[in-house]
Amino acid sequence: SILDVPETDPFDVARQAAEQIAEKTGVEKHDIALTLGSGWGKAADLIGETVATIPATEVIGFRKPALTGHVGTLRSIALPSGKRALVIGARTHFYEGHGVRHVVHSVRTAAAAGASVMVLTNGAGGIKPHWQAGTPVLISDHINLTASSPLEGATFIDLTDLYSTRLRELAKTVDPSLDEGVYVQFRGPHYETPAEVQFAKTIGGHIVGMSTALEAIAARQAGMEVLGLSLITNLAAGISPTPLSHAEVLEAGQAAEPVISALLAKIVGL
Ligand SMILES: Nc1nc2[nH]c(I)nc2c(=O)[nH]1
Repeated sequence: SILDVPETDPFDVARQAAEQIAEKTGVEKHDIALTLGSGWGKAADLIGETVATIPATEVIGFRKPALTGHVGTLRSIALPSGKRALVIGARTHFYEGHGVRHVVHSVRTAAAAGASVMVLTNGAGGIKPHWQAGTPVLISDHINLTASSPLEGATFIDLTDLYSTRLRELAKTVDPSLDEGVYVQFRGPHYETPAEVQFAKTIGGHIVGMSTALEAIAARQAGMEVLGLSLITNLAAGISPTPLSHAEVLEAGQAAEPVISALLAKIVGL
């Protein structure tokens, strides 16, 4: 795709994508953008009224996920506050091997569409043993083990308070019981070995996943405020003596969906 051409400026492609979104949705500016990872999909229906839904493949720079084949969508939602939300249902994972520009294109597009807040959600493995499957956790910081960056050239940007303290405090006014954790992004697509989970724990990680960190860096580069939330769908490898069955993981995730989607809707509505 056009993003694979080295001379292409990814920010130009993001601007073109934002123009196409404005044209196709009829919404000139979006104030907040959300990427809904596994378990968070229902939030889109709860945060407000969907004004338009467009197939992501109709917008420049978005890819059709080869393996799953399902075309992701981009949804424009009118929030009760009058603000506009752009829900990105077309996340590209780093492990798909299309390069980091594709991983962060949706974030850059959201910024070009006007969004000043980027909500990044995901399904992940938990290292804290008391986190049951189905627990939502605020991301307080990340450790990027992908050995990659979305930044190109001498773009030295500061990442302190990357996961906005203000937005985390706001989230806690909705649910004071929300815990926090440091998210570790592995390349994947394999899950971690028990030894790798212990390594992640030793270096200060609490959550293991395969997304989010690269997207958050790009969001900061675009000047957006970031809120990150993980749904702990399973205890990371080796943490639980009796590993959850896949069925239990799916069940826990499905049971949590309405709860965490309502939580996210309340936070977005603030
Ligand atoms: N890396 C990693 N990603 C995940 N995504 C989900 I859902 N569970 C996991 C996990 O245990 N490890």
